[in-house]
Amino acid sequence: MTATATATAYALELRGVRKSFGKSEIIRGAQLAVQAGERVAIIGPNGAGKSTLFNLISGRFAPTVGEILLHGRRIDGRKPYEINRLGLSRSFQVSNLFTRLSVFENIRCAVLWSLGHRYAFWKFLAGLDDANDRTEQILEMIKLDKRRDVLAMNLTYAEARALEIGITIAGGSSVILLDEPTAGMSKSETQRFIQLIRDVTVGKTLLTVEHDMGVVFGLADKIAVLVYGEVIAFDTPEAVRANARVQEAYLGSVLAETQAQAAHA
Ligand SMILES: Nc1ncnc2c1ncn2[C@@H]1O[C@H](COP(=O)(O)OP(=O)(O)OP(=O)(O)O)[C@@H](O)[C@H]1O
Repeated sequence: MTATATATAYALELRGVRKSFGKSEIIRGAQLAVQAGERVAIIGPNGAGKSTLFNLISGRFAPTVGEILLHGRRIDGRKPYEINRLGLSRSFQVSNLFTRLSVFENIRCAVLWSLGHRYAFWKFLAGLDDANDRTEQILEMIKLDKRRDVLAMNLTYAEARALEIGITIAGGSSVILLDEPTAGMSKSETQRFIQLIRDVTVGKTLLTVEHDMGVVFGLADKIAVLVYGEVIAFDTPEAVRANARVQEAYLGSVLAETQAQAAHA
């Protein structure tokens, strides 16, 4: 593994990535090259390997075969915190909040972590202006500045998800991974949340795993379609929608379902 970055680097690149669990190969030669600043939605049927792909990129699992590069630097096999330090941050489907801390404290924890400090030095660091300023900025970005003193456990569902996004972006990572950020939200909450995600990821590279086609088409510059552990298409939303192989493998049935639901509504 080399630590040096190559000159013409993508923000994130997967080269022939494979991952097996026991005898089952779940990711089967996945290729992806994401430009800096692109917003990419990863879609695909249940069990296609989307979460596994996120786990590989963020370091929870090491690939069985293949390379993953962040800004041209190999990250496959590195630990999640190392990858985070190199500029990649992910959120989780399952809540990752400190429920007994306030909104402000949750964000400040993440900011302090990104500054390289240990939580044990908290009180000592409480007066640090830079951490507090950064925390304030993030609270405004995620529109929770008026809820700063509320304990995380007392937030509404949508607010808790906004706080998770705030924690994810707190360290200033340039590549952000969001796992189903709008799952469980109402239609109107989802619409607001798409805008919030757009706002907080300006200038960043975003990868999101998403089932909701409204979110996919509202958010993504490009869509990666994962089927049986392979990226079968990676293109603009319009091109992916028109792609016959995607229609056949996945999108045809999903769009038909969405239209049927709309007709019944
Ligand atoms: N740690 C693991 N050990 C064994 N098998 C696993 C592990 N993690 C995932 N799998 C298997 O890998 C396959 C892909 O799972 P994964 O969660 O990545 O799919 P997904 O596309 O995210 O699905 P969904 O859309 O339902 O969330 C599944 O068959 C799952 O059981």
